[in-house]
Amino acid sequence: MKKPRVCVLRTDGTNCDRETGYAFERAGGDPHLVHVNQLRAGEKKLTEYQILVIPGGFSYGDDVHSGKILAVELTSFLKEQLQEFVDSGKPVLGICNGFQVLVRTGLLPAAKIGDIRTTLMHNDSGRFECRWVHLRVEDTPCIFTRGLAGRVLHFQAAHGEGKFYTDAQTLASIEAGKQVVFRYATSNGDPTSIYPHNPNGSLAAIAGICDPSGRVLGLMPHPERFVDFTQHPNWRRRQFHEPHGLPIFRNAVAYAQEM
Ligand SMILES: NC(=O)CC[C@H](N)C(=O)O
Repeated sequence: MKKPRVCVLRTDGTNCDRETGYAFERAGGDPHLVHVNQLRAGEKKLTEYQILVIPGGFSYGDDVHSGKILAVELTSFLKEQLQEFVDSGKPVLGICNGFQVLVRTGLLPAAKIGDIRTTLMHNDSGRFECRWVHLRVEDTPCIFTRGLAGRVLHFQAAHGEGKFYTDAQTLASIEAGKQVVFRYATSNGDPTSIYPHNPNGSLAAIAGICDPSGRVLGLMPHPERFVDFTQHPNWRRRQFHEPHGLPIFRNAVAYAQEM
C-alpha cells in the first residue's frame, strides 16, 4: 500500500521534527520536513501531503506566548491552504508546541481558523516540567486513538506552558462533544489534578483534545518519544506489549491510506 506523505512542519526553534518524522516512518508513513518559509514562498504546498503534523519545540523562542508567532504566521499567510487541508478531512496532529499552535489558530477545538476558544497557560508550578506522565485515553471520535479507549499510556511531558484552560461553556461543549482525548492520570488511570501526576494544573486534567470530527488532535505530552522500547526508562523490564506512542502514528497512517 502507498505510504502517505506526511508534512512535518518546522520553523526557527522547532526541535522535535526529526523524531516526529522518525515516528511516522516507524508507522509506515513517508515524512517530509517542510520549513514554513517553503510554504510561504510557494515552493511547497500542503495539498502535496496527506497528513500534517506540527511538532514540539520552542518556535520563535516561545516569544510573546508559546506557539503564538507560528500560529499568527499560519493564519496570516497560509490561512486558505490550512483551512482547506482540514476541511478536506486530512488528519492534523499537534504535539506540545504544535498543540499550542493549533489552539492559537482556532483549529482546536473548533476546526476553524480564527475561532480561538481555549488556551495553554504557564504551568501552575511556574517552571518547565519534564517527566513521564500517565494519560487515560477517553472514548472519543479521534482517529488517532482508535482502539485505545480506556488504555493508560505512559508518555513524556516536557513543557512550560501546558495548563489547558477555557471558559465553562466551552468546557461543557468539548466534554459533551467527546473532544477530550487524553487526561493526566494516576498509574491506575484515574484522572487527577494532583501534581506531579498532573504536571501543569490543567482544567479537568485535560492533556489533549480533538476537533468535533476527531481528525485534528493536539496533546501536550510526546508520543513520538516512545515509539521504540528503548526510549522508555524501564525498557529492560519488558512490561510493554508495544511502545505506547506507535499506535497513534499508525492510526493516522492507516486513516490516510483509507482516504
Ligand atoms: N516540548 C515542547 O514542545 C515545549 C513547548 C513550549 N516551548 C513550552 O515550553 O511550553
